[in-house]
Amino acid sequence: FHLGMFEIGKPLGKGKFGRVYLAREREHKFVCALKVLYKSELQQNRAEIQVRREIEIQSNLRHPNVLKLYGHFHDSKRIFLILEFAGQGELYKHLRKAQRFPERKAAQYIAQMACALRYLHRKHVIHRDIKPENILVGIHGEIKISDFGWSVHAPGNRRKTYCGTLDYLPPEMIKPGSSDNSYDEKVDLWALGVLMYEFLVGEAPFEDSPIMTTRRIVNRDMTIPSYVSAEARDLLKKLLVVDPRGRLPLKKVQQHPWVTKHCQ
Ligand SMILES: CC(C)CCNC(=O)Cn1cc(-c2ccc3c(-c4nc5ccccc5[nH]4)n[nH]c3c2)cn1
Repeated sequence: FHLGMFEIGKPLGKGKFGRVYLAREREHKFVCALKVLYKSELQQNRAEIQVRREIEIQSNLRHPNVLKLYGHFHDSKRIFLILEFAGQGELYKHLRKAQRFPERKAAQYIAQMACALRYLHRKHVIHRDIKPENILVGIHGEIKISDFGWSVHAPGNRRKTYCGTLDYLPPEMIKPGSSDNSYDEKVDLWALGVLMYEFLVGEAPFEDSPIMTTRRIVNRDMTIPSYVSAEARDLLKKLLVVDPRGRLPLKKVQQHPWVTKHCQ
């Protein structure tokens, strides 16, 4: 590999570290998203290990709803990631533009997320950072989970403090001083519930504040607007359960009436 083999196009956005460009590989005219990470920046943030782990995790994943990492290469200063190009870009931009999604579209997205998460969990990968900002949309409108920056091989334990919005974190990951800081794949079920709420309502159910966080722990009822259908309400209540063991398993999510009614 060397950069010469790629024609670099417009910037596609800024990831956590580095920038992403539309790129086309010269020989086969293969279009991709080329992400450039600076080694110096990774060193400053002590992120090399994490990036190496992300590369390791994402290189072995093959699923239509998971963004592919085709390969990577580096020169003295930079690491280059050859990522799948998602033809319709970032999901959160679609969500902001639409304010909230119709239930049919939300149900199709949740079904695809459940499918992707079942695949990840079978490979003992917990994503841990499911939110609209980490989801892209393919050319046929299908969604693709990207950015495995916080994924771990299950069971994980909370070593580092989490930097980012708390909106999607389940109670077991934020309960202050909880002795066993181990958790498992069920953290992604909570996040799936928060994602579903945000698709239907246009904002997260528990805003990012300590009081709301404690309310989340005691599970004071979040407010679900009246325009949300009874079936959607039912599924939300079965995912946003404080006790991880009480959350609806992904197989049951795919079989839930709200999902089956709108899919296939
Ligand atoms: C360490 C390594 C394994 C991390 C791999 N994961 C990432 O780098 C996460 N990431 C993906 C991207 C990204 C951003 C944008 C796109 C796009 C894309 N398509 C677009 C279409 C229209 C407008 C904007 C678009 N961005 N396709 N693929 C992308 C990939 C940015 N960061």
